[in-house]
Amino acid sequence: MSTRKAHIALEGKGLSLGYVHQKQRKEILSDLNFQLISGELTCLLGPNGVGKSTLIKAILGQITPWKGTLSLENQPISSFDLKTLAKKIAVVLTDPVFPGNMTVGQLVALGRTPYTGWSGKLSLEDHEIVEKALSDTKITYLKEERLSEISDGQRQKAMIARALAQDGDILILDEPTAHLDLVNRFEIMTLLREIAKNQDHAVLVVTHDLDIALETADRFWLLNCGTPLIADRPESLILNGSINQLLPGEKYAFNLSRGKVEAQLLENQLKIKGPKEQVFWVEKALLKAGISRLEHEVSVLSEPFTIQTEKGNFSSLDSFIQSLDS
Ligand SMILES: Nc1ncnc2c1ncn2[C@@H]1O[C@H](COP(=O)(O)OP(=O)(O)OP(=O)(O)O)[C@@H](O)[C@H]1O
Repeated sequence: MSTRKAHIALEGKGLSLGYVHQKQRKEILSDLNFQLISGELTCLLGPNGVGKSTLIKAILGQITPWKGTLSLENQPISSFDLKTLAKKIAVVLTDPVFPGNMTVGQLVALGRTPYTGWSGKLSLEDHEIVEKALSDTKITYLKEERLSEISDGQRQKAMIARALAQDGDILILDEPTAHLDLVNRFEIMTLLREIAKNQDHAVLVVTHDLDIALETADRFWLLNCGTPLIADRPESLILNGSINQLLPGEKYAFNLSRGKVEAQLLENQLKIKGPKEQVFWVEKALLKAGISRLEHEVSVLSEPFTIQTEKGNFSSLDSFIQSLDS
């Protein structure tokens, strides 16, 4: 267990955020309260357009809150100049644009810009920090590779290494797992978790990847239209049902026992007997095929897989579902 004491790295109180467009004020988020804690991986989740990027812009000083306070180390964020802010908060945005012929090593070295200035001349200490960032993200072997010649997952790790080289206490990432395959999505989120734990950073990740966020995050921030931001452990949000705020309407709900979002079977008229797991997957296939009602009870056997029905036995879901159509 860590002996380091967690502290509030960033705090928002009564924040109201919005844009002015053609002299019209458009409020996006109001009365927002949150605390970003060091040593934790926090995931910010919410539907498209709710204002996640707007909140990130405010944290980065790109837009000024209309109301409320945003503070870093207990001081208003507006009291920090941009260079100091860049040493404290490192950001990885969704679609970064860097020249393809830049090497991974050069990209990571860019993280030292707030310290070196635009001359980019690295001191011995800067070189050591770059090497450590490459090694912490497990991409030292890619140092001389060009960005255009590595995979999306490797490029994302290089972007995280660049942010680490910035050596701030806070790391903010906007959808770092977008475009990645399942294994890379897990790897990136696990890496971010390790960074939060091992380096005592406060890591905030904007994501739509609920499954992986559930596996890795210490805390969720749920944003929804017209309701206050809810911050808690993911497990608490599941247990008290708040997680369903992400799924308005009755069509989908979080299945407590399976730990994932599923289409709701509002009224189960599928009469299926058999082992729980087998029944679950047969039900799922039937619902996907638009079948929510069976005339007669059926039984599922697991070894060998068989569906026993009035019309006979079926050894595959395909043949069973076809028999229902005929
Ligand atoms: N520069 C801008 N000027 C005016 N309105 C804006 C501006 N940027 C964003 N908005 C509006 O603010 C709202 C929130 O947008 P934002 O990008 O913060 O949402 P989001 O939660 O990050 O969405 P997504 O999950 O799709 O990335 C949207 O209605 C959007 O149209």
